[in-house]
Amino acid sequence: MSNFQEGKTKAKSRYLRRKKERRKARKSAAPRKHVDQAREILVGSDDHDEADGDDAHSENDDGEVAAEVTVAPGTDVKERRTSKKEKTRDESDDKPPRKRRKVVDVESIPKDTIEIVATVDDQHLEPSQRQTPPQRSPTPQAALPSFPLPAIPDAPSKSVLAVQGLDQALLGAEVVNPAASIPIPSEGEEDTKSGLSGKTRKRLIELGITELFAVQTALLPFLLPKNYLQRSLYMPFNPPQDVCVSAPTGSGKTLAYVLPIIEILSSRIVTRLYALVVLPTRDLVTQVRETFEAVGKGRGLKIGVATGQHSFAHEQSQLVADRSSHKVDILICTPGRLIDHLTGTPNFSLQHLRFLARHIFIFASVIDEADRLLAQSFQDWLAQVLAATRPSSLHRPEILTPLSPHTPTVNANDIPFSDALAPHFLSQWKKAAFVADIDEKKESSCQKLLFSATLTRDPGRLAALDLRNPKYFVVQSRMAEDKDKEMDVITDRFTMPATLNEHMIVCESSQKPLMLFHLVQSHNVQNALVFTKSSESTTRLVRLFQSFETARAPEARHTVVQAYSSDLPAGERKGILDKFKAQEIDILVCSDLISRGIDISHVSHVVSYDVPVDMRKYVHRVGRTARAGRAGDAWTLVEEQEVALRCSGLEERILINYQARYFKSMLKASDHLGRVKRLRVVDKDVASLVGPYQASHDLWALWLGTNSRPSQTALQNLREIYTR
Ligand SMILES: Nc1ncnc2c1ncn2[C@@H]1O[C@H](COP(=O)(O)OP(=O)(O)OP(=O)(O)O)[C@@H](O)[C@H]1O
Repeated sequence: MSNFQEGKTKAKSRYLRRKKERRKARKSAAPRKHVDQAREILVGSDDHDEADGDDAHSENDDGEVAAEVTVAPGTDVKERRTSKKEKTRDESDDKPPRKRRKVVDVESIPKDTIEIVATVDDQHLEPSQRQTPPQRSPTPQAALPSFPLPAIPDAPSKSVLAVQGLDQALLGAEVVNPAASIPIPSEGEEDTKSGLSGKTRKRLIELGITELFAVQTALLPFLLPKNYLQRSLYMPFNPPQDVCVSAPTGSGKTLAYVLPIIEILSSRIVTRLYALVVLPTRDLVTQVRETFEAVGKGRGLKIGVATGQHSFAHEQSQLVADRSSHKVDILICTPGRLIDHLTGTPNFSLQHLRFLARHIFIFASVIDEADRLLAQSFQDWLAQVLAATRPSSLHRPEILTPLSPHTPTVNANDIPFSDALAPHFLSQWKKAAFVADIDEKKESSCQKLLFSATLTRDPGRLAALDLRNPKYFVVQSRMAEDKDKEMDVITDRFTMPATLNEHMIVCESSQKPLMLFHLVQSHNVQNALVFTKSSESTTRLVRLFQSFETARAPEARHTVVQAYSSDLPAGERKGILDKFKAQEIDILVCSDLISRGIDISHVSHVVSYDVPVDMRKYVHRVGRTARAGRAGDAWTLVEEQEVALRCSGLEERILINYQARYFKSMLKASDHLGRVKRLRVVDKDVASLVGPYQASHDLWALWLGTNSRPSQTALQNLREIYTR
């Protein structure tokens, strides 16, 4: 230090003097005398530039911020100089002296006398993470404004998140109270609400339908407006709005589109293909055709089906008469067969379509096995169907553009009459009058009607439907006071029929058949559908059931159990369904093939023998009961598995219920867990069934050829089953 001070310039002396004065003045003013003393020892009074930074912190040569240390008075501090990067100063240099640093051996300072005010790393931390500096001045707290503590805002509620990015039309959906209904006035009476004609009302009453269900009360006035112009077959300048409906299973969605279609088409003069209903399975096609035929009886409408059950040539002859006319007004079909006709049947045209209805499977995930193969090669069937409802170009081509390379082309000149073309197709007719650019654009009058119990809210999928100004209807009960309760369809909740009771039984996997037998015996499960995960499981369970019945009561009437799966030919399946409807079969064991849309009124129980893979499957399965306001029970058997754990020679057997956890979390995610009650079955409940169950197991093993030493009873039972 002394070396450095020896050759002081005038400026330097002046500077040091002023500095001394400043320090003196401060010392006399500040109560922190001991702190400054310590600083002086630490930093050195001669070369410390206080003008720029005072006592906040000092900066080292690398630009880092050094820790400021306060030391209690009287502390013996060992002084040391840093040798690193120390530079000799040019004595004649006029510039203010560079800051130099003295480093204290902090280790040598007693711990309790040191306070760390700020560390280098602290500078990079978030304010909330920094160490709070000690109070240095006795400034009263109230004098300073207090900063609010940083806080993480509350996460947005599920319903707020759910509406992000949703289609506005879906947000503005009309919510329909499930309890709403309108009585149907008889033919002579005035009808102000439903919009149905006297003839249709008479027919409904003949069928025993005396009131409209909730979904119908909303849909009918919308699709059958009082203004008859809006009921026209062609509305090229004012095309109708598309409709999306989400309503619980068994709530009457089929009639909600069958009735308006019949009403509007009844005014047609020439038969053309005006309505197309696309369904995923043949069984459903048959079911919906029966509804159309029943309601449309006496109205002169021609109804056709295309499912691939008959030869292609036969179907072609049923659909198209000659080059300009169709033989059906309403076609009910599966998607694969529809594409076959679009691409392979001459003059099969969708230009006159007034209604395109799709029930349940907006995004058909279950498709009849026979149709699945076709469907795979026609993934974009909907796009093809929609394209066929519109002319392919605004300009008039010589030849009507084919839909695909396989479509037979039609020479526009061959079309004899302009009325064989829909208004928006007229420009394609060669003999058409002069078409000017100022002509108002004509649009297809096709109105899309989409119905589902599990309507998607996925914007991407909805966009693929190419909906025109869609109107949404959602049938669900809403508690007005529950502000956070958005529409079920938005929050991925599912509305279940109010008359449905749901239960689950958690049991070991080996006990599942026993639990099913217990349900059948003690809860009188009859008229039941039992769902398994595959066709093989279906067959196996039916065999086991039959052997159980034989072992339980060889002489008594057995519960009639039948398998229903896609392995069976279509004709046989229909026969089985008819028998089940006629109550000749008590329990139908089936795969998910039947879970969607099938309407069998007397089904009082649904058992999910294997847990459904997702919530939509669950909704459709349990929805086969409790239909049209009737009561129904749904049971789900949830497996827990026993596993052996070996530890230090000890073996412990524990039950793992991961399936129960999965099932519960699935229900919880849809806000549905509270509705499914757990049924506990104890040993005492099934004691009387264990014997026959064991015997049926022996029998089953015998059947499989794995029982090498069968008992006499098992052999006798097997003989009986075979003879039966
Ligand atoms: N207004 C009504 N009055 C009496 N019964 C009705 C009425 N509307 C429909 N039904 C009956 O209710 C049952 C269920 O109807 P439907 O099959 O249309 O239900 P859904 O809503 O389509 O069910 P899912 O979603 O399972 O296909 C049918 O048996 C049908 O005949």
